[in-house]
Amino acid sequence: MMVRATYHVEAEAPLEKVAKEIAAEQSTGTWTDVPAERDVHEKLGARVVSAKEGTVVIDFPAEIFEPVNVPQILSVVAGNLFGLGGLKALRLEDVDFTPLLKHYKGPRFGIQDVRKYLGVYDRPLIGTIIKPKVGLSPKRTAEVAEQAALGGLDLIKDDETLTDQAFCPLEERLTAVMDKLDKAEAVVGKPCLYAVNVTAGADKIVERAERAKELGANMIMVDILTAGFSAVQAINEAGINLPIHVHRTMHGALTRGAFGISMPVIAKLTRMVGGTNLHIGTYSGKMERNISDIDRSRDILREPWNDFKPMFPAVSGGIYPQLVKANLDHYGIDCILQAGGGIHGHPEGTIAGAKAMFQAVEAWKKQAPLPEYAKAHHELAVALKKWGH
Ligand SMILES: O=C(O)[C@@](O)(COP(=O)(O)O)[C@H](O)[C@H](O)COP(=O)(O)O
Ligand SMILES: [Mg+2]
Repeated sequence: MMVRATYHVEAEAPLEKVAKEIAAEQSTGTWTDVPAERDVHEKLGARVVSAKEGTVVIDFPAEIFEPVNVPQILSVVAGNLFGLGGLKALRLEDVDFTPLLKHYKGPRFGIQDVRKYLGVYDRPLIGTIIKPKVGLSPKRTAEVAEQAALGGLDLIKDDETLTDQAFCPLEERLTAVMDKLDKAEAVVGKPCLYAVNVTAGADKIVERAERAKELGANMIMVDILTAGFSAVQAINEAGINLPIHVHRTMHGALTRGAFGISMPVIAKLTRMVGGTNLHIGTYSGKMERNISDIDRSRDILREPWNDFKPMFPAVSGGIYPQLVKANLDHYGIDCILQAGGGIHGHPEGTIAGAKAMFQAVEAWKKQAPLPEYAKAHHELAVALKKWGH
């Protein structure tokens, strides 16, 4: 069985020649022939399937991989090749992991599990990010979270840079937030998820996730590219049994340039190691976008694949009520609309900001033009006045 990798390649030399160099470098070869290589090439040598019009397809024998070792898998399909001379561009566009999938369990919690926990079935989830992203005390963080939950939101997450800093210790923050969410649930009649960011070094991350579980967390968050895919895998293998919100901070260094790894590949690996939600970009928002990569990543997270549970795409980055339609027209309801500034920046505060997002979703469901719908919905009208339409 072969693991097939597809690359976009631009080089000075003929593509066929460059493809052979990449296949050699990433399997059993190097820049010159080594006699002993002939003995292992037959079994482990990568083969160039095709090299034309900037696309290089290479088959790697499944035996070259340690199946459950994502760091090793990446070292093969996305390792030294990026450093080879004479290249103008090299991007790993796709990998067919089929021969390795039997070694992965995928998400422990998928779209339906999260919907069941929240009791929300007929609309997108609406979430927020604690803002300002860092600097608040545990007490202030919990107050912001309480407002968000009283606004009816489904998910509150720490920001990607907030972990266990001295100004906001994780355990104190988590306990304070969960206490406020319990109180808010009594008022609004539905639970709210809090994705506490347990991102830490390899020596600590599983222990930190276990501690979060002990303290009553109902979701955890991991910055998968800075912590590593295997961190999410280890948390799931440890049986902590919590849904995992996956942030992709640092992705731009990989996904945006001439040299890198596409977001669809990152989405596949995230579903394999067991994320529940993953940031994959917006069709309209503050971040740069590659529409075809968002389309592919969206489908990779949600469509049937190896009996893995489907994941929620997190639609985040400069989201506010006016951008709801532009995103839901492409995502439909199986996504999480996440707004930080777009909720906490509402002139009348977090609860009003949350309500304005709900009103924008209702308008989308009713296909009502936003300015029209705002005439009967105050919070939305205020948002339109502040951020324009
Ligand atoms: O820090 C931020 O910018 C956010 O919290 C959004 O805040 P706002 O809602 O205030 O913009 C998220 O980290 C980005 O969405 C990440 O980008 P992506 O989702 O593209 O990975
Ligand atoms: Mg953020």
